[in-house]
Amino acid sequence: MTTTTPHSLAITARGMRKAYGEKTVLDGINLAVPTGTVFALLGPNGAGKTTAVKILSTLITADGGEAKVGGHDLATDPQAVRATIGVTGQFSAVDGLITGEENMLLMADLHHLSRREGRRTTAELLERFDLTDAAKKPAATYSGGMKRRLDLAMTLVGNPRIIFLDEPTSGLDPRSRHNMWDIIRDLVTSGVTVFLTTQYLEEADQLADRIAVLNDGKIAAEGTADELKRLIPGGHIRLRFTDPAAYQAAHLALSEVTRDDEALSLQIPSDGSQRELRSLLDWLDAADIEADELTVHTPDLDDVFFALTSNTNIPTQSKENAR
Ligand SMILES: Nc1ncnc2c1ncn2[C@@H]1O[C@H](COP(=O)(O)OP(=O)(O)OP(=O)(O)O)[C@@H](O)[C@H]1O
Repeated sequence: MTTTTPHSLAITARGMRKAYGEKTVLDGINLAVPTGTVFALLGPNGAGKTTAVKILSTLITADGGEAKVGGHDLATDPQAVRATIGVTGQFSAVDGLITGEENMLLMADLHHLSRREGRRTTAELLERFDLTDAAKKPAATYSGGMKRRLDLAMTLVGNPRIIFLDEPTSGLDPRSRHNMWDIIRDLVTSGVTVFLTTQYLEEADQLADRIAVLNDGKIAAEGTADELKRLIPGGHIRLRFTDPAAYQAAHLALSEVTRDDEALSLQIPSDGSQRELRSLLDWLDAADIEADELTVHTPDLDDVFFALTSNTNIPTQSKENAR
């Protein structure tokens, strides 16, 4: 990597490698995360997501490659990296034996905040994360969602500009998950960069500006959710009829359709673009065929994830697109 990494990138990695014994977990991955955005690293169990987070947050060292976090080189200036980042996730810092407030004050001490400043920050963050009422209760009595919120609140005591969230909502119910998503969105609005790992595709779809899919030690694809969805086939237009005669007529006239005789519906492969939709509608008009329902289906991230991580022959992203 050159020394002229643009300041607009919060995290960069080139050729990041890590093996445990014979097992290569990360096989030379490249990352580029713009400042103030959410980047999601997706991958099946054991793909190496946590390993990547641990390397980027200086908890372990890579075997090879170069990376910068907040403009600081991981290998030569890990202290500066640590001063810039916050990490929460599977290795939670919450101590269950003491109260939420005590956990926060402990964190404030670790960050050398004055007593007064520590109390002020603690009260502010507990309020922001809806934990004021539970502040004096032992953290062990908190629900999963409350523990996650406390963990994140503790991370924010140090006012990090880059936050690593390792599976921030695993095990949370839908309401707590949405709550956490709102918190993450607020953080990003305030200029923080978020690097998150998740197994929930919807989470990546909802939150991430860019998504990378990790598989077999490599980034199988990287892009916005929409870019990834376009990578795989599966989009179609569905026409549903109530009149069997219209259904038959449409079927006879359209090539390359999948038919469902029971539902009287036809599936026509399509990228869902306005152009394709218009030409189908024009054709239906010209043939004087009226469908009772027309729906456009684009592949969702689940389709992308399964396609990219199933190790079958799926078109992987071209080198120009993949970073
Ligand atoms: N300290 C270690 N020693 C040996 N192998 C390890 C170690 N840490 C991780 N691994 C292995 O490296 C691989 C990647 O693990 P990692 O925890 O990074 O995956 P992950 O993508 O975060 O998975 P999950 O979604 O299940 O958390 C796994 O096969 C794991 O068993």
